[in-house]
Amino acid sequence: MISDPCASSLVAVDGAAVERGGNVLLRPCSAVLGTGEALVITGGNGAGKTTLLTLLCGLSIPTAGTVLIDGSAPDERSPVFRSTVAGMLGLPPLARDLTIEEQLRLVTVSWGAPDRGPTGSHAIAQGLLTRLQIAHLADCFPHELSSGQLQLTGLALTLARPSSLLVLDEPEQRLDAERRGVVARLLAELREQGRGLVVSTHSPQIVDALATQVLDLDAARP
Ligand SMILES: Nc1ncnc2c1ncn2[C@@H]1O[C@H](COP(=O)(O)OP(=O)(O)OP(=O)(O)O)[C@@H](O)[C@H]1O
Repeated sequence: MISDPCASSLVAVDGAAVERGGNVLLRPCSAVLGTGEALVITGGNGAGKTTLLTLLCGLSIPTAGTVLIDGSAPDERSPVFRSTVAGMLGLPPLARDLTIEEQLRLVTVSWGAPDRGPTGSHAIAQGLLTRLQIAHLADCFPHELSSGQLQLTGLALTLARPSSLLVLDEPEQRLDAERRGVVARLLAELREQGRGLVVSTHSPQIVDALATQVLDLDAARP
């Protein structure tokens, strides 16, 4: 018997498309991704990048074709799906009265990390803040941060929880060239450690640092 490679893939997108009210949001596209690989999605404004990522996160369903994560259709209510996929599509909501470190620790503890120790919430939070070069902001409230610092905080919150697949919509948003490099290097390191990544971007820096495959949605436009 010949096994279907898509069924055992971390991500399998087969002719997925989205239409709404007669408008095309996403033209049919296909991709297969394994662990330790990074699919980078490119295309101009309105090409359908965010729409494709919403399918992968289980936030909407394709009107044609299929999307499978670890062999199953995305289901945002499924505990297995939720522990597989960590997505950042826009800034995550932040509590006004918690510091940046407290928000990170809340996420890590919710996902089962102990409070202390080398794998504890304090160590995870400090490690991410240091890697993203915002450790000096640990005791700040969200309203005390710049938009780029908020973007880095959102990325830290997304990376703070366990996942096999990271889905990130334009992680370079609001970041200067130096911080784009910091983020690109961290994401490449996570890929090398075996994480799967699907990342949309307008940044050649992120494409070059990260991509094992590129899906150009402009190529599907007429
Ligand atoms: N809720 C919606 N209802 C109808 N059309 C929508 C909706 N959301 C997005 N669209 C349309 O779908 C198309 C794809 O949008 P999408 O946000 O996926 O593009 P994108 O590639 O992420 O663009 P950008 O680079 O500007 O972020 C656009 O033409 C947009 O106008």
